[in-house]
Amino acid sequence: MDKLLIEGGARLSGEIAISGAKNAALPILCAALLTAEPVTFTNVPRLNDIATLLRLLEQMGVKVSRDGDSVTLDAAGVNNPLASYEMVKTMRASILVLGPLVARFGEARVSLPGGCAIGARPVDQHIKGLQAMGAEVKVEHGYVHAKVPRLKGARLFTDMVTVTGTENLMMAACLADGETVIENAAREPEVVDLANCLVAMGARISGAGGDVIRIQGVPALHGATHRVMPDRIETGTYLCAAAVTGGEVRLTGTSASYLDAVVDKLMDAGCEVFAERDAVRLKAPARLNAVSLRTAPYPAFPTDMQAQFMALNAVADGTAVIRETIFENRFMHAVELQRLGADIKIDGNTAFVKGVAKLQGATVMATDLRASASLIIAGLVAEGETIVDRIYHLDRGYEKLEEKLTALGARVSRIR
Ligand SMILES: CC(=O)N[C@H]1[C@@H](OP(=O)(O)OP(=O)(O)OC[C@H]2O[C@@H](n3ccc(=O)[nH]c3=O)[C@H](O)[C@@H]2O)O[C@H](CO)[C@@H](O)[C@@H]1O
Ligand SMILES: C=C(OP(=O)(O)O)C(=O)O
Repeated sequence: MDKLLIEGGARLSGEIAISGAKNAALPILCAALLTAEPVTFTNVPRLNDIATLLRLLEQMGVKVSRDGDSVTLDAAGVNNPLASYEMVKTMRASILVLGPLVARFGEARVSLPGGCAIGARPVDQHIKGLQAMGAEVKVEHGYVHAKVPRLKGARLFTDMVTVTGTENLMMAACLADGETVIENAAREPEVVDLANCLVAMGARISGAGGDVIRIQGVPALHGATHRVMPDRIETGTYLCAAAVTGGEVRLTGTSASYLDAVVDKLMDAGCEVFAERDAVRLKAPARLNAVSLRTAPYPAFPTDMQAQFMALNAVADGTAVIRETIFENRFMHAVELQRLGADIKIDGNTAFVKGVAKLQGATVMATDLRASASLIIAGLVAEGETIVDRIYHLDRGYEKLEEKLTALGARVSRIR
């Protein structure tokens, strides 16, 4: 199993390009199932999650061609609307094939994604929405089996804000008979990016980015070309990495506009952040201030940046209070950060992080994607060597991580 070796203490400086967003690319690639015409996507990151999804789509009969960051999908010959446990177990986002398959083929069998390290993550809201649109949905033998001659437009209300739930139902509604209204919709930029792609494919959607999305169903969608938005979480992760090392970096091909809550906290921590046209620049102070935060759905502070800010607070002046309100088990990085010398106390969904003068390198274990990122950030500023074990989590969501960090002056290498 690959590990990452980090020699701490280097100040990050320079410029790197940010990749396309994993969490936008995954639903957008699934949208290709909604049409029999080829769809081309650009700025698709080279990540294990993307490779897994492309394999899953291929198993269903989708023709996949990839050229650099461009992917063309042709779902004309889909003959197997099945997402097996073997594929789904490695990636929860596979549930995003459910809505498009039911909408276009009137039937789908998708393995239940099951729990994962950060929480139980049920898909009851996805199922409830499809049922409200007339689908007969059974959960049996670990599979969601949905069937309907044609989905009907409906008024949908989700019990909580769910990102992939909103995306699944929005895709399903594109081919439904009549109007669907999704209330309490997720407002994440990735939902808007998906809506823009669907509109380019002929869907009639309004309100994406707000909490009520209206979709007028159409009989068929057509081919299109769509560029995936930049990864705001990758952007935020490199900003945190630069911040803890007292560095100065410029991240290109991205925008601060998706990151207001994160940029706000970085500025509270004492960083200067400059929003440029297609880039973000950060200049860190010699010592950071602790910043408290509470995760919540967009536009509030993203749960996917919580772990990285725990690492930042571990070396800041003062005590930060971090509240995680989205996932019930997303503090696993705390124990590993403690191995590096961080002073963190957990009480339920609240972490109290008291900044220390120095972290010390140690061997730590990555438990999930963003936990891995937080350990790397801590390793960059720790004294001596840090080895991060189980970095396959990172390969799910960070393109060319070692290459990008090395370009910024970090001393990191992969041990195979
Ligand atoms: C591929 C992708 O885009 N992943 C992101 C997406 O995950 P994902 O879409 O899975 O997360 P959700 O927004 O659905 O989850 C929010 C909360 O709702 C709960 N819930 C959700 C659906 C449901 O049917 N029932 C239910 O109880 C979840 O357990 C969680 O507590 O949004 C999360 C929250 O911003 C991010 O951390 C993930 O990176
Ligand atoms: C939790 C994440 O991803 P996923 O929903 O794919 O598990 C993430 O991107 O931080």
